[in-house]
Amino acid sequence: MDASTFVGPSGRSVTAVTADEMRDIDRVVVEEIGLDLRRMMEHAGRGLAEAVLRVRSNGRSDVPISVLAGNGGNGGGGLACARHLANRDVPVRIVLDRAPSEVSGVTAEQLRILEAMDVTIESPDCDTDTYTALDDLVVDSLIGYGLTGAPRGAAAELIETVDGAAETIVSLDVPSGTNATTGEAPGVAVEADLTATLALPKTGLATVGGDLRLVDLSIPQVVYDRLEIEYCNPFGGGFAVPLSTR
Ligand SMILES: NC(=O)C1=CN([C@@H]2O[C@H](COP(=O)(O)OP(=O)(O)OC[C@H]3O[C@@H](n4cnc5c(N)ncnc54)[C@H](O)[C@@H]3O)[C@@H](O)[C@H]2O)[C@H](O)CC1
Ligand SMILES: [K+]
Repeated sequence: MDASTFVGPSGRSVTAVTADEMRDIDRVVVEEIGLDLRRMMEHAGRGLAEAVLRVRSNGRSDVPISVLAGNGGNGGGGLACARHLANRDVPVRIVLDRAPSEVSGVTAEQLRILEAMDVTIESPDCDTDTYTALDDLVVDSLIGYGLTGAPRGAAAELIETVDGAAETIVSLDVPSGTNATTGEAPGVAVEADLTATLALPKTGLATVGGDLRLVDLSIPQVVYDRLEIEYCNPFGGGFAVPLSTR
């Protein structure tokens, strides 16, 4: 992928990375720098919430929001976003692709917080009609760069439902069902109006529709230097920037 495909607001090109390169970045950040997943997930959730609130304020500012969440890092970022929305009295509900008891790791920690806040949480064992009646504004945090093969099970069903039902979809990192490296969809995939991608754009986003926003995870320059990835802080004095493609 040509490194100049993505351009920030200053007109400067922003390097795109494959899923494997992003995993390498994550490994160096966590193992060598000590910036752990919990911290990065908080940045992801806040950046996503800020993007969602901008979209909402430009449209129907009273619209309730459904946050679709999977069990991985992508779902965890969506759940952290939901907390910020609920804290601002935005009517928000969580729609999981599995039972709450099957959510694990750091993502389960995010879910426990929402349970303690009494945020509505639905899962495939809910009444089917309720489960699939999504709101007009949907946050898609089902699957990110961890996609393996065509979406299956409840995740696939939710992707199909959201594409037909939602007025506006904001995806985290990549639209669920899209391969972050190639941009190909091996099965159903979310058609996002806006994708809030994390740290660096993923190469596959070059061929994906919708707007693109880059959200800072606070990954230090030294990480990119160690991996010989060209990086010049694209955020300026802020914490998120719009990206265009060329
Ligand atoms: N530093 C960072 O880049 C950070 C990224 N964050 C987000 O985390 C995801 C990557 O997380 P990971 O746990 O590796 O994978 P995913 O969440 O993308 O996916 C795993 C999840 O998806 C399910 N799944 C995979 N393939 C399928 C399929 N074909 N059908 C159904 N379900 C599928 C799998 O079972 C897991 O449940 C990255 O994209 C970012 O969004 C962090 O939030 C912050 C740090
Ligand atoms: K996603």
